[in-house]
Amino acid sequence: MSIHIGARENDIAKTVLLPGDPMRARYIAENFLENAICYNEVRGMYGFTGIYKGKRVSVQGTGMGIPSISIYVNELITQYGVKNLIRVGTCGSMQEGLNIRDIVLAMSSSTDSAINKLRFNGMDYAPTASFRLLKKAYDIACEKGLNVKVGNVLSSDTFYGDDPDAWRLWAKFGVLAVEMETAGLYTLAAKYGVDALTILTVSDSLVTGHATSSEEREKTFNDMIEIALEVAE
Ligand SMILES: O=P(O)(O)O[C@H]1O[C@H](CO)[C@@H](O)[C@H]1O
Ligand SMILES: O=c1cc[nH]c(=O)[nH]1
Repeated sequence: MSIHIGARENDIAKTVLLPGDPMRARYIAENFLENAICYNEVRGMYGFTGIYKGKRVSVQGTGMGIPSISIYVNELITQYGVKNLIRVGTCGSMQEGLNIRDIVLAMSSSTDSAINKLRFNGMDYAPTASFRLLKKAYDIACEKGLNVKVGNVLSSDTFYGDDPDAWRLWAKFGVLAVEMETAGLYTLAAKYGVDALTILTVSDSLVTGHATSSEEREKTFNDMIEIALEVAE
């Protein structure tokens, strides 16, 4: 058992899907995994392990933001030996033509968080996806005929920022979408020499103002989940 995950040593698979929402973790376990066992209920942050097409896979809620996902990722890697971490999250589109339900593969992550400024003594670090997982996910998405975009995302510390137009600067420099965890995930994966990838579904658009409901965010992003499960090793 670790401080935030109430699992025994071998309860968690080598590949873990990481939704921010613990209810999305339960949805994935109930609808995609065979023989799923719930290994964690600490803080209501559900974690499950089950079988997908013969592969043992886990899914662990992470909560929202870099501090929260960092706790789970640290414990999954250092205390449970997890090797592949695949975030399955939602994001807000910053680009015209990137629409609700489109899929984004985060090749890299910019951030307004100070976490890496502190870690690297004021210098900049470029959090980057595992090329192996990224290529595999891209190939699978193309085979499925899905509308997938690959590029830079913004991992923001704020969902409700003070300046409603702050996203426009990032958009001007080609950032595809905003979410809240990937910079932390990729940095920790690099630190520990494991593989990480973020797959996102557009839940709302900062460009058009279109948005999905919280129930849709929990339950209807199946294409992203299937890509992540196909990528799992
Ligand atoms: O849907 P999840 O995975 O939680 O991801 C996005 O949604 C949350 C904000 O609503 C943040 O965690 C953001 O990154
Ligand atoms: O706009 C959005 C949508 C999802 N997640 C975010 O962090 N921001």
